[in-house]
Amino acid sequence: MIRFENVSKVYARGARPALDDVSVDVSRGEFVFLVGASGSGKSTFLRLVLREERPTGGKVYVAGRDLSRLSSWKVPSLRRSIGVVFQDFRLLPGKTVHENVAFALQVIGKPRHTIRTTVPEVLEMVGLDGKEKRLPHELSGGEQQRVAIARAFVNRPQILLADEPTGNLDPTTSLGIMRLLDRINRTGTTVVMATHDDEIVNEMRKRVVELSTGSVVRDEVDAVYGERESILPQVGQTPVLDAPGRGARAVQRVQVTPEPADLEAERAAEAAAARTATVQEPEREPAPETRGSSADEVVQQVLREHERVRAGREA
Ligand SMILES: Nc1ncnc2c1ncn2[C@@H]1O[C@H](COP(=O)(O)OP(=O)(O)OP(=O)(O)O)[C@@H](O)[C@H]1O
Repeated sequence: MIRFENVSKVYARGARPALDDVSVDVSRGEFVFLVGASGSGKSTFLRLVLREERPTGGKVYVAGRDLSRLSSWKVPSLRRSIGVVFQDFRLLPGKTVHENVAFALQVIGKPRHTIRTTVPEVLEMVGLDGKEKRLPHELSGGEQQRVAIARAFVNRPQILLADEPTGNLDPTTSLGIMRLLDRINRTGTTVVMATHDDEIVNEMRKRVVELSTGSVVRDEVDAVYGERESILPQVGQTPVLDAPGRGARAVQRVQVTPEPADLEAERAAEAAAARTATVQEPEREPAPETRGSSADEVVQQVLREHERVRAGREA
């Protein structure tokens, strides 16, 4: 589903590569944690998948498409097949929960009746039924992240990329978010999550790809956060699942299902940890020419426009 073949990325001439000869193969339906110290190249990896950046060497394939050969006009379609979730949620603060999620379908031109049926389904799935009319600032941090996940997932993307999705959340709330991502993964969506959160990685026991100064130093299934014994599978090979002698442990998938007591604790923690990591409401609806772009692109455009207007006012 995602294949990096000897990918390098150098941002500026003479700078150290952000990615250096990286080869990774993520199969359809896999869940992969991308770990590594700050600056090791995790976000660069995700940006290359979205073709927000282009490699300086090597090839990136997404869903069978060679991104170096993808025409610019096909990039929105690529991005529509990829949901993205960020640490800072990026919700539109003047829109309700329902409207934030519906927005993702509106911008890709889905008919109103589809939106009317799909949005409540996905809000129920993420555990937000009953909160459709709330504004983001009336939600806890965990709930805001659920809205962001619902928005990323409502179009049923083949791939979900998550960049530090638990970075602003306490451990209990984070676990709830991970359960949700695990559930989404079990619907067949490939999930790649960049994280520093060792507790989460240790709890979930998924495949871990570790980057260090732009190189893959570990690629291991059923793994914990900080081990370095490794096998590095070649491109085209999936990691060996059950060859302890080669460094990979047998796969023992932890089924992360919500326990009622956990859910209660999670809700209490979420309520206590209400955060407002949102930006101000954009003043205008997205321009018609943005139709056809992915929801994430349009959200970014709208938020950037707002920032521009606000900066202008403050100047
Ligand atoms: N747009 C850019 N221009 C120049 N250098 C960049 C750019 N983006 C990232 N880099 C550099 O590339 C390297 C990898 O950065 P990247 O953001 O991919 O790391 P990361 O692992 O995601 O870090 P963090 O965990 O702090 O988000 C760093 O040295 C960073 O300074």
